[in-house]
Amino acid sequence: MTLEKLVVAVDGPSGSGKSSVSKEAARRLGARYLDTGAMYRAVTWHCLDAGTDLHDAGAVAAAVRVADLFISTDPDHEEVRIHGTDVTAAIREPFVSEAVSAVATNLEARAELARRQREIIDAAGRIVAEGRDITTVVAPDAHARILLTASEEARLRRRGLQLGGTQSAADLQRQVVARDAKDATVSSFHEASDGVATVDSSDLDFEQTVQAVLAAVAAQAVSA
Ligand SMILES: Nc1ncnc2c1ncn2[C@@H]1O[C@H](COP(=O)(O)OP(=O)(O)O)[C@@H](O)[C@H]1O
Ligand SMILES: Nc1ccn([C@H]2C[C@H](O)[C@@H](COP(=O)(O)OP(=O)(O)O)O2)c(=O)n1
Repeated sequence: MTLEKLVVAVDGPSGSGKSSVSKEAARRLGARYLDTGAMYRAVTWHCLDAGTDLHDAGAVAAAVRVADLFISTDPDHEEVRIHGTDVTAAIREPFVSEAVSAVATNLEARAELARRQREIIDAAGRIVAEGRDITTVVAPDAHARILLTASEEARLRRRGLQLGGTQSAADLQRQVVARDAKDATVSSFHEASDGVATVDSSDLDFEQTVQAVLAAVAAQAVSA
């Protein structure tokens, strides 16, 4: 059964649990895992490192086109490299979270990253891919499509805990709510499109959320 092809697409706002829940769902489904947000983050890290002007849309698009980007799809091994530099940890830093919308709102950059994401998904066989436009643009024909949501309060609380209480309320607001508002100008991830199942994790703990996602996969994908 685990040999059958299975593509699961998960979208949702920042802090809804997309990455952690999708990764665990992938393990239990015997599937690969693709964190598309990490690709946007890696390109952003590189632009900052190389001194590329993030306000210059042409320069950002060019940087994405030539980006030598590697992302692991092993749910048990997180690794992201750009132009040979391991940025696995660096891309999670708040300075990247605060700058990443410049890449995410660049339509040429999006088209190029979506193209690469489709290649990775096609090559994987079984995969859970998560981001903001996976259910709608990157893999609208996925076997299962899920919008993972949570209240703003839950998302801010989770991100604060995840970052070890190092961020002020204003910092978190910028990194979660203000960023989502910018990202929502180019992707639709606050409401489920037709055929996409919604899982609201506001009142669910992590394990309950994983179970709800797996139930949604089983309901949509007969081959799961
Ligand atoms: N249902 C849940 N209940 C409580 N905490 C959760 C839940 N889902 C995820 N988390 C935690 O919230 C934090 C943010 O989750 P993450 O997967 O990084 O979200 P996203 O990828 O959507 O930004 C992580 O520390 C994660 O362990
Ligand atoms: N498919 C995707 C994935 C991420 N993005 C954007 C949205 C976010 O601002 C950044 C980083 O995404 P990421 O999923 O790592 O962000 P969070 O962990 O949810 O805060 O990239 C996107 O526009 N499309």
